[in-house]
Order: sequence, then C-alpha cells, then structure tokens
Amino acid sequence: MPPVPDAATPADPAQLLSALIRCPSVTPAEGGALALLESVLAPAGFMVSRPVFREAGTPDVENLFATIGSGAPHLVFAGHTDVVPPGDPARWSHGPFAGDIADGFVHGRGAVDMKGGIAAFVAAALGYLADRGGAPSGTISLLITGDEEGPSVNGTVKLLDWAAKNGHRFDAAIVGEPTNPKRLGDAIKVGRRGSLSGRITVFGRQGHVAYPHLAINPIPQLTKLIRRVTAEALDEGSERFDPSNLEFVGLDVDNTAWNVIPAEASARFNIRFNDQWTVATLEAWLAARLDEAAGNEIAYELELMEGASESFLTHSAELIDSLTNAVEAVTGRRPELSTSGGTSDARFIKDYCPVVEFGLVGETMHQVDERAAVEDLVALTAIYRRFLDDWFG
Ligand SMILES: N[C@@H](CCC[C@H](NC(=O)CCC(=O)O)C(=O)O)C(=O)O
Ligand SMILES: [Zn+2]
Ligand SMILES: [Zn+2]
Repeated sequence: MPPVPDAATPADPAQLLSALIRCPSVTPAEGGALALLESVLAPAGFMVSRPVFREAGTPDVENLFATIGSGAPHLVFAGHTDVVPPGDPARWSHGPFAGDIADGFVHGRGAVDMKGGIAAFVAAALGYLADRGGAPSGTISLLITGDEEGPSVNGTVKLLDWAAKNGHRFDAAIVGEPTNPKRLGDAIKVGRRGSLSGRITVFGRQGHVAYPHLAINPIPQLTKLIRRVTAEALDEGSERFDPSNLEFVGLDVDNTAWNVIPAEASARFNIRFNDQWTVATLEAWLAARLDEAAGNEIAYELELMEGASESFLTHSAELIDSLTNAVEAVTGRRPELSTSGGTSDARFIKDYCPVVEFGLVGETMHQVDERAAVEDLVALTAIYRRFLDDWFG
C-alpha cells in the first residue's frame, strides 16, 4: 500500500492523491479524507477548521477550511473530497479505493474528480510556503467540502457563509475541478451555464381502462405538453456560452395496474441555460408554451425545484490572465476560456469573489477505472505553483 504522505515535507501530489483515494468518501461520508488533509496542512502552519453543516431532510456534512497568512491578497483554492459511488468494484482494474500507482497513473474513484486537483493545490501551496519560510505574502485558504456530488446543501454554500461570518474576505478563487477535455492545458472554465430543474404534473381522472369515457387519461395529455416544450430550441448559443438545452429526465405515473387509467402523470426535466436566460424568463417561456398546449382541456401544474442556479461569467482579467499564463508556461499550450459542461460549486463562490476553474483531464470522471496521469499531477502542481508565485509576486 502506498505510504501516507509525510506531513513534514512538501507533499508529493501522486502520494497525496493515493492516500486521499484510500479514504472512501462517497457523499456524504467523510471517509478520513478531511482528517488526512488536516494532518498535512496543520503541521505546515495552516489554521484548520472542520465545520459540520446540517439541514432537515439532508445528511450532515463535514467540511474543511484551512487558512495561512494575513491580509490581502487572499487567494482561495476550492474543491470537494466527496466522490460518486464506484459501482461494482469487480469492474475496476484496480480497486476503486486502493489508491494504486501503476503504469504512470494514480488509479481510483476521485482521481480526477477531484482529489487529484486537491492533491496538486495542496502540494503547490506547501512547496510555495516552504520556499518562503512558511508564510505567504498575503493569505492562502483552502475551502473543501464533502457535499458537491450530493445535494450541495451542506457544503460550499454554507462554508462560504461560515467563512464570511468569521471575517474572511477573498480576492480570488481557483476551483480544482477537472476542466480539460483531453489534455492538460486544454481549457480553463471562466463561467458556467445555469441549471433549473422542474416537474410538470397533469391531473386526469382515474378510471377503468374498459370505460375510458368515464376517465381522463393524463398520459397522452402529458406527452402533448412535453412535445410542445421540446418543439423548438431554446437558443443557438451566445458569444461565450453553448446553446441552452432542456432535457426530460424522468416520467412518473404511480400505477402498477394494467386495467386502471391513472389519476396523475408527471415529467421531470432539467434545463442547462446560457446568459440569454434567467430562471424567471425560463419560467415565463415554459408557462406560455404549456398554457398554449393545455388550452382549456388539460389541467396541469408546473413546479420549479429549489436550488436553481443562474449562469455566470467571470470578468477578472487579472485572475484569468495569471492562470492562463501559468498554464501556458507549464504545458506550452494556451487554454481555451470555456463555459461548457455542467455546473460546479463555482456557482456559489462567484457571489464572494472572482472565480475560475482549472484541474486535471476529466475524461474518466464518474467512470469505472477513473485515473489521473502522474505526469499531469506533477504538471498541475507546477501550474498552481507558478500561479502562486505570480499572484503573490
Ligand atoms: N448535485 C449537485 C451538483 C451537480 C453538479 C454537476 N456537475 C458536474 O457534473 C460537473 C461536470 C462538469 O464539470 O462539466 C452538474 O452539472 O449536474 C446539484 O445538483 O446541486
Ligand atoms: Zn467534481
Ligand atoms: Zn463529479
């Protein structure tokens, strides 16, 4: 088994990642991952807090905030130690929580999403501090949650509020999510599309399938509504964002019988939307089309779920240029400034300071045989280190 990294020396990112993978931190379990980070950060002089956040109806979640130095500039590295479940371990070439280092890769769940990003920024920060006699010329903080892959209720959103209440003001943030599609240096994320989930429920009248004139079947009515809202594209994209897309993700009819017309049918959807929309304009767009299709004939309800996020774009040229230059200096490639893909905890951080995202190559994230190239971990550490030297320079 690979050794736990030596806390007294700047961490080797591959060894640190291997040790983190051996902590089975499937959301919402802490799995030892935050304790391991604390054991590496505290001896280096970081003040480490481990707040636990709670909310009715959601699991309690452990989080970590570590900070060193004082005053401005205040840089925060952000990320999550929770991971998605591995599925059947027998399908993996290396145990999902074994942390094997073999064939030039660190193997295991979370290798790229995103314990690898954390290992690299911890190694970079420890190296930077060691070279500066233990103190930054400003403040470096680490904001790590155990609730990114889950409901995202007891994680970054509450940790940011906690940090603000404890007097921390950030000037810039880097999230270590895997942002590169194919090769390290492909892309920095400088914004994210918004996300809105909702449900359309059609109310019919339950009845016997042999006597349909005495019932109202909500299923064909629901399909009419679905057809209407999927009949046209939301948009064709904008200057900085991909097109918005609306996807139906579930159909729910509470009926196990073969001879009963059900009373209700509902469809769940998620919309990923660009800067041409807000949650409010999307609601109006949906309502107009649903009303038109429903007329007086279909009784329906549109519900929008809590936790929607608006799109955002980071405008800080200082932050984007510094990171771009660091990526180019190490990889020889100038990264695309991207807003594609899913959302991330940057959607919460952007309310506190400019935020950009850069991490490993995301190709194997959430897959069986997730793995990070050791070479990429070393290069990512060098990129973060270069950024630190430049930012605090
Ligand atoms: N479960 C949470 C957050 C879901 C975040 C998730 N993000 C990714 O998959 C990242 C992929 C990428 O970087 O493109 C998502 O977009 O659904 C919630 O729903 O609140
Ligand atoms: Zn992630
Ligand atoms: Zn993920």
